[in-house]
Amino acid sequence: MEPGVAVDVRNVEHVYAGGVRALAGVSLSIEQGEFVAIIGKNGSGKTTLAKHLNGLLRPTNKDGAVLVRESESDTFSTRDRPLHRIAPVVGYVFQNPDRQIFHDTCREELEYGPRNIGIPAGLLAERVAETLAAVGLPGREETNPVHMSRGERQRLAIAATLVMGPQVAIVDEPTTGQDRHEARLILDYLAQYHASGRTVVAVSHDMALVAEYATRIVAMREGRVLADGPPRQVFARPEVLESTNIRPPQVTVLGARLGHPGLLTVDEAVTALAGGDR
Ligand SMILES: Nc1ncnc2c1ncn2[C@@H]1O[C@H](COP(=O)(O)OP(=O)(O)OP(=O)(O)O)[C@@H](O)[C@H]1O
Repeated sequence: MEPGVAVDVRNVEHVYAGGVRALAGVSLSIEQGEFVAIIGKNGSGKTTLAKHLNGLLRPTNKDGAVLVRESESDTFSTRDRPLHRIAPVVGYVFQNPDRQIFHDTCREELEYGPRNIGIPAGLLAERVAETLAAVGLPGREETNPVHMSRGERQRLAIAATLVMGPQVAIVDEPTTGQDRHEARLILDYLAQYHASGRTVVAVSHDMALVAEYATRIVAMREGRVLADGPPRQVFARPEVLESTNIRPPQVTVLGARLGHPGLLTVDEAVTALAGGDR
């Protein structure tokens, strides 16, 4: 694996029981410190690819492999590691926060992962308090997640994964179903995590995430990578716009955010698009 690569996906195929071929040979290298957005139509294989990055799924072809960097000198294949030993290196946040929230208080939810990887009990309270504050839930240690809004639970789920400090954070549709204010809080937290030197990979249709935060876009179609590169370059390709869920007003927003000349300003575009960011 080349130095600086965080996750290396090599010719990965995935055929689900039942025969759906969700990935048809995907290869890509994710560099340390990138903020990657995976985009594409429903069913194009985004979530399946994301789940391969931390071993939730494993390649169904013999020569497919996903290699992960653990330290400067050590790498491992997701085939050779149990999930609980991959999670502290590559964290995964499910699209639906309720799939991963199990405890009766935010404190227990956030303590669970760090405790499992041996973070000393004496450091837990401080780490939990800091993480809750970072996601905009300060002082909510004893709140039961069932009494929180969907947006708050989404932030809690993200926090419960990132509190372990994984080098790579995978987030599946982090802002789906959130209002603009909630979405912005989530994006700001991911941006802050990214700014601390970590790698973030998000499956997303959210234009703010895709155009403002991502440093790289991977566009999927029918289980393959259709385009891969900096946002400006990827969105200059008409086939990417045609084969993703991006609609014409969003193209305007993208153009403005990416600084294409002769288009609306960001504010004009956002106003024109109000409520239609998906
Ligand atoms: N557990 C499963 N069992 C069988 N088929 C599955 C399973 N999960 C996904 N698929 C199929 O695999 C293909 C790719 O699905 P995937 O969820 O990876 O796509 P996606 O691009 O993330 O879609 P979406 O945007 O709807 O989440 C689809 O045809 C889907 O129906």
